[in-house]
Amino acid sequence: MSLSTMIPGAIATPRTYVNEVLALVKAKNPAEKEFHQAVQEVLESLIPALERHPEYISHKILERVTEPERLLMFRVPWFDDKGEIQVNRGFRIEMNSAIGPYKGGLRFHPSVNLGILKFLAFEQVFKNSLTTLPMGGGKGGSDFDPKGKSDNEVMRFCQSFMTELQRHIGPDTDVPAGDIGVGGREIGFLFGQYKRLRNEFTGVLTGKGLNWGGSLIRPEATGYGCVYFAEEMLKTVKQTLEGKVCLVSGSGNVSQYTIEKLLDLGAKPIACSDSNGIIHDPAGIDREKLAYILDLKNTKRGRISDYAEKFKTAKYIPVDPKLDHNPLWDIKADCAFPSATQNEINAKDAKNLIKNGCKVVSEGANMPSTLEATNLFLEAGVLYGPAKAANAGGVATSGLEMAQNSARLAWTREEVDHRLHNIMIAIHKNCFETAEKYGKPGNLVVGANIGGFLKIADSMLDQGLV
Ligand SMILES: NC(=O)C1=CN([C@@H]2O[C@H](COP(=O)(O)OP(=O)(O)OC[C@H]3O[C@@H](n4cnc5c(N)ncnc54)[C@H](OP(=O)(O)O)[C@@H]3O)[C@@H](O)[C@H]2O)C=CC1
Ligand SMILES: O=C(O)CCC(=O)C(=O)O
Repeated sequence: MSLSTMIPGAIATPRTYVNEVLALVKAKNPAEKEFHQAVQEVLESLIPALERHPEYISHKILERVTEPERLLMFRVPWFDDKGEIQVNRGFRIEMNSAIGPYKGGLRFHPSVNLGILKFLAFEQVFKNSLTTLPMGGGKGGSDFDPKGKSDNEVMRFCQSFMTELQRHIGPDTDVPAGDIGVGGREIGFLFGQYKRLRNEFTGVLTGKGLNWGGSLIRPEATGYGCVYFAEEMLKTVKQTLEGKVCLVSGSGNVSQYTIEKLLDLGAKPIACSDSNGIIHDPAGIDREKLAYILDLKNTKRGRISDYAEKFKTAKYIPVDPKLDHNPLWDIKADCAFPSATQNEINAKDAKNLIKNGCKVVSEGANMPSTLEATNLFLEAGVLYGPAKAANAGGVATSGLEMAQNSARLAWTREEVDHRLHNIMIAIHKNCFETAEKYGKPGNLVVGANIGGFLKIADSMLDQGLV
């Protein structure tokens, strides 16, 4: 007997079903507002798919995809440089393994909590599905703040974090990587401790160093991919990035390689930021200035305000917490690449971007636009690349790192970049065609959510009640 013949009872309409599941998610996960937001955006855009597939309703697929398969929360004690004990909280959300081992980054930032990681893990499930590669979705991290800590403190924290996490992960089970506050240094310390405790050298993490199993292009991949996605969106209106003036928020991993690829394609990035402020450089951030940012952020671990001291063409705008908008998004530009954090573009920011003639928004960060901002972009006909599609190049290249590790070989830079580029083209095509097929032409939010969801839902149906 197939599972579908085992399900009794009447089936709710798609709209009623979505409302019921949303209410359930809010009731079961109170105070997790970012998780509610991510779930609402996805579920509401799935209605056209539910209309064609009532079996997803009768099999309670939405109740199941919004509930993590496993949720780990643990104590992370460590000694600081003064010999004092510090205690942080560690998390890993193993959200969905329908199409492969859990895969997704680790975030170390004081704002980290369960709701933020659940939104990230939920988004990751559909993003990973879009990559065309066999990866489930997960996310993890800690409220530990690497900023201002010595290398030794970061190492002791990472070793303590991995001492617990290693019980739950493995190259065929759950493969973490970096995210905010977790770069090459942290992945190194985490990998070293995993290897020590497990006595095995496997591809249990991605974003590894090139000498010990890392893939060329992984550091560049999220930023490059986000620009490739913007290029694909522009192709649909027969335009290119050549000469386009661009805003990039953040100045970390994703921002740095977004700026690099924009320069490769002849665009003109004129602004970036960190959590303290913005630099606006109307003369353009060229390769020399980008090299300065990389050294400032990755080696000196300094603040972006130093850029305006060094380059007199730039103005520094400190963050003003009293403002109801971000002045970065009020700078006149053709394209915006939000690459810092969630909800960094609110409705007022979206209105400012639209008013100033911005025609492209390609999201490097996860969920950088509020629901209101997203709807404003869609209504205004902005070429809007939602995060789970536009920034999927990072995790896709992690998938390529896993493939190289399994095969015990290493591809060239050109090979990996070529595969990344083709994956981004395929993701855009999938989103674009799915949006058309489900009656929402040009709406890549609908395209990405339905495109990512169908593979997950069908795999869950194939695997019985999981
Ligand atoms: N790394 C990856 O491969 C991927 C990352 N992403 C997403 O991209 C975004 C950036 O990640 P990544 O570049 O790796 O992280 P990094 O830690 O390398 O850089 C983060 C940047 O964003 C700024 N930032 C972080 N939090 C805030 C905040 N609350 N307000 C203002 N600015 C903030 C940081 O400023 P400061 O230094 O002052 O904190 C820094 O400039 C995140 O949303 C992440 O989830 C998505 C896909 C893959
Ligand atoms: O490379 C990975 O596994 C994780 C990337 C990530 O965290 C993300 O896509 O948000």
